Amino acid sequence: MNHRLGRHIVLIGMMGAGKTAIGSEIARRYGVNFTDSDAEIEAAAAMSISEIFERDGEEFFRRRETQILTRILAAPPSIVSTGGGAWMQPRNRDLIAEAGLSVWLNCDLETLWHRVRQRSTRPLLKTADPKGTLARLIDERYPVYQLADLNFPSRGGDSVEATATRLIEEIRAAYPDLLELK
Ligand SMILES: Nc1ncnc2c1ncn2[C@@H]1O[C@H](COP(=O)(O)OP(=O)(O)OP(=O)(O)O)[C@@H](O)[C@H]1O
Ligand SMILES: O=C(O)C1=C[C@@H](O)[C@@H](O)[C@H](O)C1
Ligand SMILES: [Mg+2]
Repeated sequence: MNHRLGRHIVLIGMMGAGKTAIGSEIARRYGVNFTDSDAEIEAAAAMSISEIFERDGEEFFRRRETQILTRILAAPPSIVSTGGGAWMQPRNRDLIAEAGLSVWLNCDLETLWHRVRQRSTRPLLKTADPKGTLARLIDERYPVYQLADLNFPSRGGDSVEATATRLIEEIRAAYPDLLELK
C-alpha cells in the first residue's frame, strides 16, 4: 500500500548489516522510493565499487559518496541505504541530520562475517585477514554509529522480512508521523 514519507529514512551500519536488503524490503512493502548510495555511485561511474577503489582509490570514492548523498538527500524523501563508511564522515552526518532520520542497523561480528565472507564485492575486506579487518572496523566505527537517531539491533537468526517488520514498528512507535498512508 502506498505511503508518504515525511523525511528520508537513512540506514547506516557495517557491510552486511542489511542496509540494502532491509531498505529495499521496506520500500517495496510501503510503496516508497528506495535509493542506495553505493548503487548510485556505481551507476554514475559505470564501474563497480571494487573497480573504483582499484582505479581511483578510497579518497576519490569518499568524495563521490558525499556528492551522491547530497543529491539523494535533496530529492523527495526515500528509504536510503548508505555505504558502510558513509556515516564516518562528519559532512555526511550533517547532511543526513538535516534531511532525514538516521537508523543504525547494529549487528554483531559473527553475523556480519557469516553474511560477507562468501562475497568478493567489498574492497575493504580484500585483506589477508578479512574477519580481523571487520573486527577492527567495528571497533573504530561503532562509537560513531552510536550517534545515529535510532540504534536498531539486527539479530542474526531473523529473516529480512521479520527484521523489516520490527524496524518499521520501532520507527512508527518513536516517530508516528514519519510514514503515513497516502
Ligand atoms: N535479518 C537479516 N537482515 C539483513 N540481511 C539479512 C538478514 N538475513 C539475511 N540477510 C542477508 O544478508 C545480506 C546483507 O547484505 P546487504 O548487502 O543488505 O548489506 P549492506 O548493509 O547493504 O552492506 P554494504 O555496506 O556492503 O552495502 C543480504 O544478502 C541479506 O539477504
Ligand atoms: O564499509 C565501507 O567502508 C564500505 C561499504 C560498502 O557499502 C561500500 O560503500 C564500500 O565497499 C565501502
Ligand atoms: Mg548495501
